[in-house]
Amino acid sequence: MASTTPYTVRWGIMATGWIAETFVKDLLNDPAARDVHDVRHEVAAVASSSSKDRAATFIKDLGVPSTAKAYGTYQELVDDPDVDIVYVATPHSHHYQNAMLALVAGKHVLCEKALTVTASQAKKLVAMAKEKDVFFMEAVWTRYFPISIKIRELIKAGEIGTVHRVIADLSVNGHQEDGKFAWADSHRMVNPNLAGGALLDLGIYALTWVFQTLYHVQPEEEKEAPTVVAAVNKYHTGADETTSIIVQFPKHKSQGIALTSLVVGSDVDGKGTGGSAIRIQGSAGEIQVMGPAYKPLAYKVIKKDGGGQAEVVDCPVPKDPARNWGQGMFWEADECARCLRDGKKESATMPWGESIAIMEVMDEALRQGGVTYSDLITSDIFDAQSELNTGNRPS
Ligand SMILES: NC(=O)C1=CN([C@@H]2O[C@H](COP(=O)(O)OP(=O)(O)OC[C@H]3O[C@@H](n4cnc5c(N)ncnc54)[C@H](OP(=O)(O)O)[C@@H]3O)[C@@H](O)[C@H]2O)C=CC1
Ligand SMILES: O=C1OC[C@@H](O)[C@H](O)[C@H]1O
Repeated sequence: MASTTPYTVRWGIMATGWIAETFVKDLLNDPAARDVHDVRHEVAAVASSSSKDRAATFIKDLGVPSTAKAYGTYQELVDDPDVDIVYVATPHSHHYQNAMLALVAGKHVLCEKALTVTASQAKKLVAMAKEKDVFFMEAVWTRYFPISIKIRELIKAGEIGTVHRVIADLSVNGHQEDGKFAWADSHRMVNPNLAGGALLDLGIYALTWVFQTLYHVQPEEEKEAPTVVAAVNKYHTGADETTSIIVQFPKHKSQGIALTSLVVGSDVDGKGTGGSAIRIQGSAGEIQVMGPAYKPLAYKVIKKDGGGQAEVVDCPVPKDPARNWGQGMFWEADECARCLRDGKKESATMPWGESIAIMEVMDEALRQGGVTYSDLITSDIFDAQSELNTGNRPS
């Protein structure tokens, strides 16, 4: 008889910024509120490279049970035997060194997107996960939304025929009413020292839609590496401001158009008036996805012979009523828990090879656009004592 006791995974949280906070709030939700009963989550420890006090404040402010340990270094977190899996929530500039720190210590790792700054770094992380025989996954939460699963199923079932073209945009207009730009030059969104720029932060979601609808759904033996043509406008910091990529899969006669920008928005007025930013176009119809590319909330299937009818299917993210909270990051956390429970090292929904393939597209697009980052953050030589691991802040 199957066990009725949920499998518990003990998380170690690396960094205390915005996404660490959002993710932990999702971990604290009751899984039953999203009808999940086979896994559950505990926060075992939180580490801040700023100070132990910062980690302790994070634990207290978020209402994490006080049994969670607070650390003032990332090294202490990865050395903690009570931590099963480390969630890397630092800027992308730091992901390679931070994720490697955890993998080398033998920890399972969930690492925020973009996985790394370069494809070469991503390959080295995968190699280390294999060597240490641990679980490793890029935290592309969108892929685990039930709506993403449903859309992949619709495509595989041939609901819109053969998919030939996907247009996906995730752009955020940084111009504010007060005339200031949303991000100071030191902010990770535009600061090259923190691997800033539209592509690695936002464009990766446009590419996620291109890949999960044109590449992921293909049988393994039919998957092909795409060709890439990109145009990049740079921000004055040197980071990419607007990047447009055509990803072509020649054998499949399909193309993905991935768009991203920091100066115009995909959702012009924030109310969806501009229509869908994701269009999956097939020989027999089209699927349009509504909501931001990272958090899809509704879709509609428009059939070529549908007579002008297309029902919008809403897919809201369930909240835990006791906490009035639910962002949707819990679904990727549940996937990690199930993989650990089942002894899997890789998630079938975000496979290592696909993370690397996407990093290769981004490498190539940035190369074509002439965007470069420093040796410190592009190096694929691991250094436990790198300032990226110890917390000294590059300006
Ligand atoms: N999945 C999603 O929806 C989202 C994912 N992200 C991803 O999460 C990552 C972090 O983004 P976000 O939380 O917004 O970033 P924040 O700037 O809010 O937080 C980053 C944290 O990383 C740590 N850190 C270590 N070194 C530095 C440094 N030199 N400069 C700044 N922070 C440093 C800090 O924590 P400490 O001092 O405690 O060590 C800091 O709080 C990015 O890779 C981003 O792409 C971001 C937003 C949404
Ligand atoms: O991953 C993300 O999704 C939401 C965006 O606002 C954020 O900049 C990005 O990092």
